[in-house]
Amino acid sequence: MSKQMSHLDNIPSTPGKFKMDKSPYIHNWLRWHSSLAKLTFWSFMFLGLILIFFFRSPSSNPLPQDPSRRSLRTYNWGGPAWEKRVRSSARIRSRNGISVLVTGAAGFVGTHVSATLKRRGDGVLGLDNFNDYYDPSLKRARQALLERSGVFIVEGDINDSALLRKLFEVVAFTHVMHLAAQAGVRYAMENPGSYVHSNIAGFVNLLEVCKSANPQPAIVWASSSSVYGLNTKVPFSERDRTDQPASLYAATKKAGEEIAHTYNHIYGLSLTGLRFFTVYGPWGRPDMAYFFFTRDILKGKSISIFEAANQGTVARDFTYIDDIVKGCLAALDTAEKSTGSGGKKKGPAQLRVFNLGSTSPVPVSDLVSILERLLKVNAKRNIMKLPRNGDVRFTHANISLAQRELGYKPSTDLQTGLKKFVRWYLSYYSGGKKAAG
Ligand SMILES: O=C(O)[C@H]1O[C@H](OP(=O)(O)OP(=O)(O)OC[C@H]2O[C@@H](n3ccc(=O)[nH]c3=O)[C@H](O)[C@@H]2O)[C@H](O)[C@@H](O)[C@H]1O
Repeated sequence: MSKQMSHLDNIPSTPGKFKMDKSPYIHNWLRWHSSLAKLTFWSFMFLGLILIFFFRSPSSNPLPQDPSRRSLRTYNWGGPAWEKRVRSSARIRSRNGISVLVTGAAGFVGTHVSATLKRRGDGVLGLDNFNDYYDPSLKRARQALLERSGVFIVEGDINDSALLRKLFEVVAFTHVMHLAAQAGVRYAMENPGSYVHSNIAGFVNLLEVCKSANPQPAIVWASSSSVYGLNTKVPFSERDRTDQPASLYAATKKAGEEIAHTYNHIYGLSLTGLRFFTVYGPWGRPDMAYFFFTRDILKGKSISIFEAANQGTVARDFTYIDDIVKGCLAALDTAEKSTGSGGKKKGPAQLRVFNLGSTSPVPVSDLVSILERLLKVNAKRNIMKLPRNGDVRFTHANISLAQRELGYKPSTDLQTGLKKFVRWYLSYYSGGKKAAG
């Protein structure tokens, strides 16, 4: 052991009791040691400040806590490899095929529509912001499913004009299937801003890019049965009034219909709005009643079943996903071309709205009874008065217009559709995945 080492051994561990050594060697060492300590200290302080700044910046935080800011994430896109994937995904592989940009492709309806289009040889490119309104791992699982069938989902937001313009630069889409939206009726009371951001600002942004694209695509997009609001005339027909929305969600969808009219009128965009009636099925949305009722019944948790005044039933025209997909494809296939070019209208263009429902409303309590039979578990029912939360008492679609113009003919009843949903649910969540809320 060297002399130098023995000096070090003599340094007491308690700083207050430290006695200066007269040795010049140890003196120099101590000076060096204290500057090193200072340098380390300030480096850590500096690093700490950078980290604080980094994590407070909304654009760099992958999952911001404030839900209204979810889509302020930054996404990576661009580059030759990325463009190659975009092109390959959107390539048409059948005669008379179409190339479709599907927004909200990792969503429930978006996944089913994308997969079906791809299967029949159309070019499909997905776009999704993968927000955390509900369990994003379900969206990732849907993405994996689509990837296996050759559909690439670009990660990005419909509010990102530069990204949308880039997509139209790389691919001359013939159609846009616009399904990206902030869904859910009741959540609008919690986070109204997200509805304005996606359903209004995002939609306008998409239409702006579409109107300037050459060629302009034809657009089919998701409106909602909720636009009928407090309408009491049944079944709901497209000619009925839609000026009494009961929720902000409904109001933003209704606004979308008016905005569609404007872009059709000024720029010659071909626009078809589809009023979906409570869509359910495998790979569905965990925020919807049939989905979380299933989860809670299996967990033995009680479920709230809403009832109207005087024990009146609350009912929905539940529509199975495969029927909705058929309606979406028929709308795409019958959409006429947009008429504008260079951002200017050249002639009148198609403007349509269709109900896509099943035409057989079922009381929510009956939905629960079907689930009980399929799950072989009795639900703990908590019957409560319909809260003032944006929900309407009933929905019932008149589908004669869609029947005539689209050949739309729903064929799955609630019992059959829920059976398929339950089978999927049990197999999906038995694979170690937890049923997230
Ligand atoms: O057609 C649409 O355009 C909309 O359909 C869907 O909305 P809704 O028809 O309201 O479906 P959903 O929430 O499943 O409630 C179903 C029933 O359960 C009742 N309900 C609900 C919750 C509860 O705790 N108890 C209860 O009884 C409730 O009162 C209701 O009667 C989509 O979510 C929406 O995004 C939009 O697409």
